[in-house]
Amino acid sequence: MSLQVPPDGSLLPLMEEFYTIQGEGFNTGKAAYFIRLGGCDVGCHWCDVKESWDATLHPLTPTEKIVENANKYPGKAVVITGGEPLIYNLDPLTIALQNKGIQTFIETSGAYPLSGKWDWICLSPKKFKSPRPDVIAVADEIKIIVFNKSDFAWAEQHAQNVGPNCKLYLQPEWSKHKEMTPLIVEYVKENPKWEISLQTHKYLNIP
Ligand SMILES: C[S@@+](CC[C@H](N)C(=O)[O-])C[C@H]1O[C@@H](n2cnc3c(N)ncnc32)[C@H](O)[C@@H]1O
Ligand SMILES: Nc1nc2[nH]cc(C(=O)O)c2c(=O)[nH]1
Ligand code: SF4
Ligand SMILES: [Mg+2]
Repeated sequence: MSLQVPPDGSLLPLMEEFYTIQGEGFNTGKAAYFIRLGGCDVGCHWCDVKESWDATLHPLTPTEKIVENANKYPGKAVVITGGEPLIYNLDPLTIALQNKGIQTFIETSGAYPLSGKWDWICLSPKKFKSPRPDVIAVADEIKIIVFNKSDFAWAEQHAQNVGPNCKLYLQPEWSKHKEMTPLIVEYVKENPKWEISLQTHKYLNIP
């Protein structure tokens, strides 16, 4: 990567930030401020934010400024996503948010080492770049994207490695949701340790 992001986490490549409703997973329905960091090399062919991949397109932004922006809203939770946010040192950002009484949630593929202090870790493992064991061990939820039938068996492999309190979600890949959602519904009925996660913001037409 040619972009020079300082390793101390004082500047981060910010693609966008917006106040909305968490659409997916355990925290679905909660008001949250989204912080989307640019940069990802995992390469999911169905990724719904490919514009995030090239970190050099997104301005290096002072972490203090991001915290100040997040603190303007009544919802006291942030979702840090991307791109792949764990490419960066998220200690300063998350510590400053928590010091302001803001809960910190992350969306990650787990392909990079864990940094940051987290109230909720959503791990969405990918075939294209495996999650690291240190992230799997501390995940509060795993959210498997179901693109085809073979992803159910793949999901079960991941479920064996998570901690005992980790929530298990199956989420249809968006372009295949009409086909995959009925299969997920049947799978969850037969295997109730899993729950279905839908990208509710897409049905609601909100960011
Ligand atoms: C865009 S990713 C960014 C965070 C991180 N790189 C990751 O993959 O977890 C945010 C969430 O959206 C999911 N996602 C991305 N593209 C999707 C799609 N086409 N359909 C359903 N979920 C998708 C990811 O698996 C992840 O849970
Ligand atoms: N509303 C809403 N909820 C989300 N949950 C995870 C998202 C993401 O792109 O990481 C996302 C998103 O982009 N919008
Ligand atoms: S890891 Fe996340 S941001 Fe990266 S390509 Fe996959 S879904 Fe997109
Ligand atoms: Mg999204």
